[in-house]
Amino acid sequence: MSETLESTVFKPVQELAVDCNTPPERYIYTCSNEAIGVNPPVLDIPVIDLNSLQSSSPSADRELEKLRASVTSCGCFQLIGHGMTSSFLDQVSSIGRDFFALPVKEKLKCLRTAENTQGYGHDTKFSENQVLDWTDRLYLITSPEDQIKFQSWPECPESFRKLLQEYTEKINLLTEAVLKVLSRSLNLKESCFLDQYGENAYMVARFNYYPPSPRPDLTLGVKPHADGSAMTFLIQDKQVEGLQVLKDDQWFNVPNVPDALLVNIGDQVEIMSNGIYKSPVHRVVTNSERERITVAMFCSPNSSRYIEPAEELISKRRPRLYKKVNNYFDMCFEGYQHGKPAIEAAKM
Ligand SMILES: O=C(O)CCC(=O)C(=O)O
Ligand SMILES: [Fe+2]
Repeated sequence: MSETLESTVFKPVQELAVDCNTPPERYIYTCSNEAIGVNPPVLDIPVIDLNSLQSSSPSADRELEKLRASVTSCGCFQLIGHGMTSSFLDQVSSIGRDFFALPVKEKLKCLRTAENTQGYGHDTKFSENQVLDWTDRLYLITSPEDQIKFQSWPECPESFRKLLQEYTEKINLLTEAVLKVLSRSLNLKESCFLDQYGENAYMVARFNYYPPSPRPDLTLGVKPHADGSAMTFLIQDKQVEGLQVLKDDQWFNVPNVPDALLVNIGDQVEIMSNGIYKSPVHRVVTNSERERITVAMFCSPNSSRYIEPAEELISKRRPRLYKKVNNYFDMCFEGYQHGKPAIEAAKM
């Protein structure tokens, strides 16, 4: 599709949501037998303190055990002690909030196209019968440097570029720290996962805007999926919840924990851990009252790097479950739109 055609047909969900009583058919989620929108139980996700994990006190071992239990049971955890102040995280959320509050004409300057998938828009359309998410996004590669396309980055708010680059650096360091503790939590050498992850990480920031939906029982902010990253760091909306995680075939609400970053294990850590840690299936539900804005940072190894299950985690009792893969994050996209788990393709 040409750039001009894409921009003439693009209608932000933010605009659709105004004065709309019934969502257009393409946004109606029909792939599930269970009702959306009923109030599910709250998931008890442990809060993990990175400072404590990195200390040499006896509490570090307890924290490590808590991390292992948390990732094993739900594939995610709430991270505190990550070194970022709450005011800094608020500023990162705010640049997203300020962007989505701009007039449409201004946002369209960052519109993604068929040739450049970075920027403002919604689901890439692969087929006519694909159900669309009730959300608009701003999707930007922030690392490695040679893949950044600043022409897709908003000029407004003015602080956007500096803040997102600062956040990228901090999250990059945090990813390294978390990969080390994840390795330790499986009794591996601290550098085990990090050596595979390598340098020049592939990092993607996704600012998600979920407008109120006229029919939260029929629409989803994000369809069920597992993240294709190694790890995803999510700054939740402080006021409005909506994220749900599937555990034991049941959906659970993910609560907001002040100042915590929600860390989701992605498929690539699942692969490196030979399936001991699993990337959780999650989705986002909508509500009819309030908009919701979140910031997801997807962290993956550079696309040229191959990853595979750590040797130490393969045994007669636990055979190797996944192939050696590279460029996994990009591979996942089409599968997601059709509800096909990408991890299946990586299995032996
Ligand atoms: O907005 C959220 O709460 C989660 C978004 C998400 O799962 C994603 O962007 O992959
Ligand atoms: Fe996700």
